Amino acid sequence: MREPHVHSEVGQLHTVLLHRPGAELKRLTPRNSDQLLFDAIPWVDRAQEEHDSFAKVLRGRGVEVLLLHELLAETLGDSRARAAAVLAGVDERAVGTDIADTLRSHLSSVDDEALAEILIAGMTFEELPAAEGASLVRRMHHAHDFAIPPLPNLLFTRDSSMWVGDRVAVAALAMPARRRETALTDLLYAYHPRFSHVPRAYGAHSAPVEGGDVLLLAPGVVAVGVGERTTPAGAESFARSMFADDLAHTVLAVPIEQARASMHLDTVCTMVDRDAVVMYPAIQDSLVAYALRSRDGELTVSGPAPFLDAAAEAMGIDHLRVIDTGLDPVTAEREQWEDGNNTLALEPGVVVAYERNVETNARLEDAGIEVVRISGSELGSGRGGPRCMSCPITRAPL
Ligand SMILES: NC(=O)NCCC[C@H](N)C(=O)O
Repeated sequence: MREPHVHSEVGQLHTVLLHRPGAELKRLTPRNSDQLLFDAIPWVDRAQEEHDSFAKVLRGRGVEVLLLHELLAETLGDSRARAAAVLAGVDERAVGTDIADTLRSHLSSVDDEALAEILIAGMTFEELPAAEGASLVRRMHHAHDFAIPPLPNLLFTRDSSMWVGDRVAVAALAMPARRRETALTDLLYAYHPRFSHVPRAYGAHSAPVEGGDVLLLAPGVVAVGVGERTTPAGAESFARSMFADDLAHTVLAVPIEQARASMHLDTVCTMVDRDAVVMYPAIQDSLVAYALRSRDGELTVSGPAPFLDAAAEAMGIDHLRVIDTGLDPVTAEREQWEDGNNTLALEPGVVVAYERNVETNARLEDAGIEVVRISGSELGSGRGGPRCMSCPITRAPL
């Protein structure tokens, strides 16, 4: 077992955390999918097949794949984790005191695997255990309303935690539909025997920073997208914590459009080689960055400057290459929406990408990048690609 450490986006991938989607996706309906941050209703069996193929591709390249559901069930074997999980799973303000009591005693009585399943897939009012006495809450809620909401976005393990150096940061997630992911991820890193000794970076209860916004451009250089999810306060306090722990010398805060299509920085830009990114062409000339550094313990902010220049300067290279996808604006927009720019590097110059983004993938190959294609027609319905669906835990140093 290799010790966790991640210093870059592209060092050879050794260990990664994925979540195989399950019953939580079966909760999605046309009525709740907007709120649960999905753009379509996935065909769950096919999504699982696609995810299994993704995991197989990674294992085939020698990557150790950890599955969140399994780790969570193992974590719940610790009685402290179990008690915290039961508390975090029940929102008394949402269900009232009586149902909260019923739920807590039910959750405490089921085995570790069943508890993990409920925490991930949620529970509807009709699935609640029977209880004595009158309950307005039970009578007025629809049978299919959620007493414990499901977590379909757990699939996107990139966002709920991120590793920088040998530390893990549990993200403070911005959207209500994802906030409970923080509690589960937090438990996993606090109590799973594999991780309980690991030092933390940043804080799960700080201003919002999501892993999809955090790109480790080079050892010591971190880019943080600021937009729909990560706030300016999140980026600033994340930078302070990076400097305090000596994990970075420069943090680049990168404003991105507050829009669904560009919810995270990694939806428009990911690294494909030591000195190269694939980027949505429409933003290539307009993306800027503020450079944050620490001088004598004081935070300094410079810029904004063009992102590519600021990044190259901080990385100590002449030029950060952008793979020229040369796409017409309509194709570029279509493939960006389908996560064409959201690649996962297996090593420098080798990336996993959705097969459907035919044009972007062809341009990457023209530029000498090896593209390992996976299908994601169902997985992509939550708007996330290979990078969003993976949280690297160990990468080889560059
Ligand atoms: N890093 C990413 O871009 N993750 C994709 C997250 C998709 C999820 N449905 C969300 O809206 O948060």
